[in-house]
This record gives sequence, structure tokens and C-alpha cells, in this order.
Amino acid sequence: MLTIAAYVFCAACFIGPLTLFVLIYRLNSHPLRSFPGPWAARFTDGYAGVPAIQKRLHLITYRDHLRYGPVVRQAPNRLVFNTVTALHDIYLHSRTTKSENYLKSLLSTNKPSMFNALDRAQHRQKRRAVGQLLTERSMRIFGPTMELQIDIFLRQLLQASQQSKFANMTTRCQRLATDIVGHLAFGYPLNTQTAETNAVIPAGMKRTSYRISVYLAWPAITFVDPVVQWFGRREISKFYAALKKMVEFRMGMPKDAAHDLYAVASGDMTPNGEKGLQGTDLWSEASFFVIAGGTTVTTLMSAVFFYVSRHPDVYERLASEIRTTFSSSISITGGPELNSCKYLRAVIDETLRVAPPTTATPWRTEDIYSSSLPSSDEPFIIDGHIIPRGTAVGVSLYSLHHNLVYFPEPFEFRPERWLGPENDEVINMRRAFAPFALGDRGCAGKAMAYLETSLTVAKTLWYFDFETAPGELGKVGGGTPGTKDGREKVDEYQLYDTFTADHDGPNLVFRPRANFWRKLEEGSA
Ligand code: HEM
Repeated sequence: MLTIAAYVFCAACFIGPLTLFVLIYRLNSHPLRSFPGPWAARFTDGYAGVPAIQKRLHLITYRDHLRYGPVVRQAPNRLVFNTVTALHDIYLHSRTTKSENYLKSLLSTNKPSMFNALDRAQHRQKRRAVGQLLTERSMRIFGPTMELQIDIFLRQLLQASQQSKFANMTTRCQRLATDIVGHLAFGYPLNTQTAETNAVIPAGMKRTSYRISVYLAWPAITFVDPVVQWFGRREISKFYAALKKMVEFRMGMPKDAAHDLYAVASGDMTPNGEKGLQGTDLWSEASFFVIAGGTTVTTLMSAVFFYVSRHPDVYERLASEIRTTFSSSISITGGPELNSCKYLRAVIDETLRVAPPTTATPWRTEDIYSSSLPSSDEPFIIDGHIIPRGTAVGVSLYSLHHNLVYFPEPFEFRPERWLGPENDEVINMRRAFAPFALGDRGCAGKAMAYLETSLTVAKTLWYFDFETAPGELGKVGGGTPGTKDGREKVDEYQLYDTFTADHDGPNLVFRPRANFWRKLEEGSA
């Protein structure tokens, strides 16, 4: 009988040469060997995986572009680009789909959602069904529900100001965005703004997004997921229990009782005559929806408050636009007047540029998964490079949005850059601006994100003046001078890469304007 030592010896004899073979192959014969990049990235996904665990992969990617140029090999089979040509070649290409590592985001449900379906036909059916809920027309129907939640947000700010307390805008915006998306997905009042009962939902969203981020960057490490789940089992079971409660609540209501995912996208046929989502498909879609719509808008709103509070000139111009465009709080609603606020739109776009809420690189690959796409012998070319089959390609939105070639003084927050005459420089800038990605896998919720953020910012500036909290509290959210890890810029809102970003602050102090606050107290905002 073999002893344990003999087993170990046999394994070593097999694994040793195999590892050596893989290393030599990756160094000398791998089809991506001529692309520049750090040495470790040739051998292991761990090169990106470790900073993903540290929530700073977007900063490492930015640094690597400065070191190695516009295309960097970030993992044995992954190339990240930093040009506008690559952006368009990748995301508007007729033969790309999401890369295989997105399957690692299936996690517990094992049912692909619109986010991680690789097959085109499957994705198209989901996108058509879900997309109906996110059109501008649908947003007009949903608008009043959204505004009721924003009123609660404003009343909470009023309360904080009356009690001379500061407000941490990450927490406030996160709860607001969660409550809004809860209504849109499940027609369910999560009430995280006013009660702690469902606070597990935003916390669960953050945790899930982080796990997805790490597993996307380092797919092989997914084997630790059962251990991660075991350690977080209490929170995870609370999170799923809260989701289950929402589902059961909604199923107990008539289908047309709310304007939500269930009403608009489920059933054999949707109201638009599309094939609808069925049973469990619907709920894997809805769970993803809560994360996609909740975490991203949270980042956008918090970052707007960060930048506006630190730029008095921007603050003055924005406040003046809102306070002269509208005649009352009731008139601040979705429509032509809100759309006429060009400076507000420039502030939001500049925020999306400097602090893109999706910090992860949205990876794509040549589509070999869709039965509906005939195979092709055409080379797959990105930015002039022939890309071998099986390679994941992508653009880091954080890097591209800080690329000097397109955005002069890239770390300066200057909304005015979006308002200049349409010259070549501005056209180039617009082509390089892609916070929602591009193409048929780009964001489905763009109209909702602009509406929700515009309403929240405009209404806040109608009722309040605000400034950063005094002392150390006011520094939360910015960088720390002297650090050498890419987080040294005091005036840059610090994003922690968890696929969608995590962050803290800003801490702001609010002062009600004149007597407008009475309307808030009366509940007739
Ligand atoms: C500022 C806010 C937002 C930003 C910056 C943003 C950004 C993005 C990006 C970059 C993607 C592509 C991700 C990838 O390829 O992996 C995406 C996809 C998606 N987003 Fe958003 N998003 C925002 C808000 C929303 C909202 C409010 C919703 C809906 C409630 C939403 C729903 C979706 C969906 C369903 C997809 C998947 C689309 C598909 O694969 O067909 N997003 N988003």
C-alpha cells in the first residue's frame, strides 16, 4: 500500500512538470506574449485578483496604462485598452458578447440574468422584456413613486438640520436608491430610509457586488465561495429572507397593482406583446436589478454632493439655475423644465466622468456562445490588433475618463468642459465618455439614473443650502495626502472597486432655505 509520502511524491512529479510547462508556454508561446504588461500578469489572474480583493483594481489599471501604454495584458488571457477606438471596436462590435468570467457572477441562483447571459438570443429576450420597464415613457409613470421616496429623503435631511447633525451622503443616498429600486423591481416598500428592518438589503447588495468583482477578476478563486458564504451565513440568510418576503408580498397582489418588473415583464406575453419572464427567471432578474439600479445611482448621487460641496463656483451656478428655472417645489418633476437645466446635466456628466460608478472593466470576448450567430473567419480586430479567440478585452472606464488625450486636466472637476462649442475637442471628449458602457450590453437604466439623480439634486438645492461638515468629518470621502497608492488626491472622491463602487461620505451640514421647509413638514413637497 502507498504511504501518504508516496502520494505526495507522485503528485509532485505530475504537478511540477505541468506547472513548468504552463509557465514556459505562457512566457514563450502564448498568442498574447507580445502585448506589454507586468510580468506576473502573464502567468496568473491573481495579478488582477489581489487588487480586486483590496478594492483598488481600477487604480492599478490606471497606473499600468501610464506605465505600459494604451493596451496592457492584465491577465494571461485578458487585454485592457485605453483608447476611444478600442472603446467603439469592443462595445459596438457585432461579434462580441460578455466574457466567460461573467458566469462566475451566477453565484447562488444558477439562472442567468440579463447581466450574465452570454447567448445573444437569451439576452435579447430578457432585455426586451425588462427594457420596457426602463424606457422614458415607463419612467413617467413611475415618476410619482420615485418623488415620494425623494420627499422622505428631504424630510430626513430637514430633521438632521433641525437637530444640528451632519448627514453622511453615502448612507442617505444608498437608502434612497434602495427604496426606489425596491418599488421598481418588486412594487415593495423597503422603507430603509425610515426603518432598520430591511437595512440588510443595501448591505447584501454591497457584499454581492464585491464577491462578483473578485470572482470576475480571479475566476479560479471561486472555489473559496462556500467558505465565504459560511462566514457570512447569518447576513446572507437575512438578505435572502428579506428578498423572499418581497417576492411573496408581490405575488400576493394582483399583477397590475404596481408599475414594476412583475407587472411589466412577466408572463407568457408582456403588455408590449414580447415573450415575458417566467417564475424563477423573473426573480433572478429582479435580484440583479436591485443591485444594478441601487448601487450605481448611490455612487452618482453621493459623488455629485461631494464635488458640488467642494466647488463653491459650481455650487453657486447650479443653485442659481435650479432656483430660477423652477417656481415651486411641486414644479420640480421630470419633463422639459428639468431637461432645460443644462448646467445640472453638465454637473452630472462631469461627476460620471471623474467618478464612474462601474469601476470594474466590463469584459467582452468574440462571441462563440450564441447558436444564432453564424461562425466567421473574419479576424477579430480591436484598435488595430488581431485578437486571438478566447481573449477577454475591455476598457477601464475610470482610466479612459482620466486619459489626458481626451480630457485635459483629467482630475479637475469642471462641468464647464461639457458646455463649450461643439469643436473637435468636445466631440472627441463625448466619444470617450462611456459611464454606461456602449452597445446592446450597455446600461438599460440610463434614463432612470439621470431622472433620479436630477430630481434628487434639484429638489435638495430647492429646499436647502449645504456645506461640508467641520473638521475631520468634512474630510471623509476625499483622498489622504502623502499616501502613494493612488488615493493621495484630497479633492478626488475615493471609489473602492467592488464592480460597482463602494465609498464613504461626504458628510454634509444642511440649512433650510427661507420657509420652503414648511411644505416639507406639511408633507406637501
Ligand atoms: C449612474 C447609474 C448607472 C450607471 C453608471 C450604470 C452603468 C452600467 C454599466 C457600465 C453597465 C454594463 C455592465 C457590464 O457590461 O458588465 C450596466 C448594465 C446594466 N445596467 Fe446600469 N448603470 C446605472 C444605473 C442603472 C439603473 C438605475 C438600472 C435599473 C434599475 C440599471 C440596469 C442595468 C442593467 C439591467 C444592465 C445590464 C444590461 C445588459 O447586459 O443588457 N443600471 N450599467
